[in-house]
Amino acid sequence: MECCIVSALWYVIPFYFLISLLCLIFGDADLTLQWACLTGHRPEKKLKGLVVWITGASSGIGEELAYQLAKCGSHLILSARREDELKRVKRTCLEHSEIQDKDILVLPLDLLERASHEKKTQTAVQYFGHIDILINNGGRSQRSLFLETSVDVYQAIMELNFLGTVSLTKQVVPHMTQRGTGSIVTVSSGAGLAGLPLATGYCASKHALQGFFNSLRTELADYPKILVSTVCPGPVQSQIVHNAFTEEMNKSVPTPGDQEYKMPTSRCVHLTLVGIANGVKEMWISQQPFLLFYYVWQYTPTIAWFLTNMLGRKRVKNFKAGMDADSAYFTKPKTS
Ligand SMILES: NC(=O)c1ccc[n+]([C@@H]2O[C@H](COP(=O)([O-])OP(=O)(O)OC[C@H]3O[C@@H](n4cnc5c(N)ncnc54)[C@H](O)[C@@H]3O)[C@@H](O)[C@H]2O)c1
Repeated sequence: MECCIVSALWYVIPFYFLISLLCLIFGDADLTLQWACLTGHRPEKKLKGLVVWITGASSGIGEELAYQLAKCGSHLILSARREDELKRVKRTCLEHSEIQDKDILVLPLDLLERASHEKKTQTAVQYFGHIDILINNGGRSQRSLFLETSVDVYQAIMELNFLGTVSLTKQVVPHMTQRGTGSIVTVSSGAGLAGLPLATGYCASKHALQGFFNSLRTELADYPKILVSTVCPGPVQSQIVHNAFTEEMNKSVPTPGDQEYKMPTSRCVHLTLVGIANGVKEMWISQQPFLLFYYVWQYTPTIAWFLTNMLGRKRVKNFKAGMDADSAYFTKPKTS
């Protein structure tokens, strides 16, 4: 009997490693998330009827989260600064799903206005009675060299991406601990796992979020039904480059470049919702070679530093030449 088990393991273990390796090389998510996709709960079953608050819901990933969650039958609180854009997103949600007007609350919110977050949270809780999931998605990236970037820009990035997120989370978590259930999901980034030239401040803000939420998760260990999850996407189609900070406040990116080579927003959001539905605590979502790159950063940092220097030099060189830094990583640089 023992002999049979040992010989079976001889076949099972290499098979398991082979499958993992193939998923790792050809997949667009980390192995835990891919496993959840194959065998886990469907978002439309798990998220139906839940109250989900999305920040940064007026464009990109946040807007797509609203559409897919509406199709799942979730009840939504849509927040960003521009009310007209949020109303547009609400209308589209209603046109393409079965939820009703009363199931979506448009709640304009500026992450930088921290003094308003308590009142906004009260409004959301009064409207729906509770909040099941907070998706901290609002944020801005950066395209500028450290040597040319004003410290004001670093302050603004941390105020928005880090402190704005912490401030809203601080208002929402007490409602969840009181009920003993809920999810705090934060859209971090691959830049929260790895270094990224031209984005020193953005990287710092996302690393800060990773550290913050990894620590908060442990502080909330006495609440096993509260999920604290971070989402780390690689490049995804959105307005992120158009809206990025540059070396000076109020100066926009001169050559945002073509976004089409990036992961479709719908795929990133689908994987995120699978992760939420299955309680995945950290999700890596990216096309190759970026996904492999995150594994290298996690497990063999010395090799990662070497690779980052190699690719980063090219990125910085292209940026200095006035070309789009993103699309110039592996392909011929595009200037339009
Ligand atoms: N697109 C990518 O390649 C990518 C990759 C990794 C992580 N992310 C993260 O995804 C999140 C969403 O970005 P996106 O790619 O959809 O970009 P986007 O620019 O299309 O959307 C950003 C959203 O944040 C909102 N926002 C900005 N400043 C705000 C403020 N002061 N108060 C409230 N809302 C504010 C915007 O209005 C918008 O709705 C960000 O946190 C970003 O860092 C994006």
